Amino acid sequence: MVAPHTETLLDVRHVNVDYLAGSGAVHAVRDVSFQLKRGEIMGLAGESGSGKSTLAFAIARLLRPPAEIIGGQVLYYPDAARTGQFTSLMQKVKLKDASHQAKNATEIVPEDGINVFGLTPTQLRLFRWNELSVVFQSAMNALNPVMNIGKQIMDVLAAHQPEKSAKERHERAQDLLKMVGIAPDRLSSYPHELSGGMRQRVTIAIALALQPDLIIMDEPTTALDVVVQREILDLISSLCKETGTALIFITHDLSLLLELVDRVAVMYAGKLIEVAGRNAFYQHPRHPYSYGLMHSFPTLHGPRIKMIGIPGTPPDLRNVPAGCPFAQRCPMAFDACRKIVPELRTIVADIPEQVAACHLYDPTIIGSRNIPQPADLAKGFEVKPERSVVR
Ligand SMILES: Nc1ncnc2c1ncn2[C@@H]1O[C@H](COP(=O)(O)OP(=O)(O)OP(=O)(O)O)[C@@H](O)[C@H]1O
Repeated sequence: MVAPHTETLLDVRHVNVDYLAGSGAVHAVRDVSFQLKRGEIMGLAGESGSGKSTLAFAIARLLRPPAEIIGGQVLYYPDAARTGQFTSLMQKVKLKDASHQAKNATEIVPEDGINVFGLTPTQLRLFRWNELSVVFQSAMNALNPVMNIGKQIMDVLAAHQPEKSAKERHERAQDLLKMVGIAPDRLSSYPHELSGGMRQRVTIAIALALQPDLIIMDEPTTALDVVVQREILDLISSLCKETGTALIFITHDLSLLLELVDRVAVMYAGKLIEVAGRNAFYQHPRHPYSYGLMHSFPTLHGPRIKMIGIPGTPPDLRNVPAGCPFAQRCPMAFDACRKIVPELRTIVADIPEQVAACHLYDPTIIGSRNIPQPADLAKGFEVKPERSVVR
């Protein structure tokens, strides 16, 4: 196995995750594949329950029962410049683990990628802090209330970089606070002495502490007011650009996302239904669901657009209908949509990186008589609300 591209940091392949509930398995993530480049900022959008957090948790191996990874692979390609250090760390762990239970320890062959689902608990701990950090919505409330923030940052450094002196850790903690726009003398402050925005900045500082190559942020600003949200998001994107850190940013707020990311991935009912560069997506969302999403919020910038809604609700993930999961709500749906699951495919040859899973773009169907055409999307969504009243 060879890295799909030297620029690739993460290769998510056919990942499936179920929640094994008493009432039947919830198929929360269904055959999701995508690649992330080094330093790339990718936004994961989709309405509540579409599987965004489950996918993020799966990538970070943070899922707990009843969630179960049913299939797929996540391959991580460490930076060649850091590989030596990371590999030797991982190999040390393997030697140590060898006498214990680590029979399934992942072979660390960097050019083949690290198989994240195969990491032992100790390898995983190294991987999570050194290569990947995760920031959740609730992270700012997870700071230890009885420990000042300086100690919390320095504890992370002490645990993972024991070779550093106390003085070096203190200086690094000061630098990290400065990076996130907090005066270094606040190191001695306790979480309750900081505003929500400042607490979230501290969690970002902690996430950046070990200079990971990938950060996953799941709705990191939802609990904050709009002005602070914007400040934090500007901070996150500029820090990631500055440090070359890749970011997977999760939100159901597409307007925020579009201001922040290089690439957008839209999930619907556990599946990726469109992946596109930010501008291509902004100008031409191709999947009818993306089209509906884009027209269901006002933009601060850009031309005025007519607002529409997406009537109906997503399918029950215990019992996903045949065909396209959006077919029941889609104003463009035709026969094939209710029978055949559409694959992600390139829409326009000039923009190969924009892919959508929709039969409207199937070359064997395009042009058929009595089949709606992509150009009819706007019209389709305008008529849908009337038709959808009776369901
Ligand atoms: N512990 C659980 N047991 C059973 N089903 C679950 C559990 N946690 C999540 N689910 C289901 O898995 C699906 C995906 O949920 P997930 O939280 O990943 O979606 P999401 O897109 O992140 O939503 P949100 O934006 O609301 O966080 C949903 O249908 C949800 O009901």
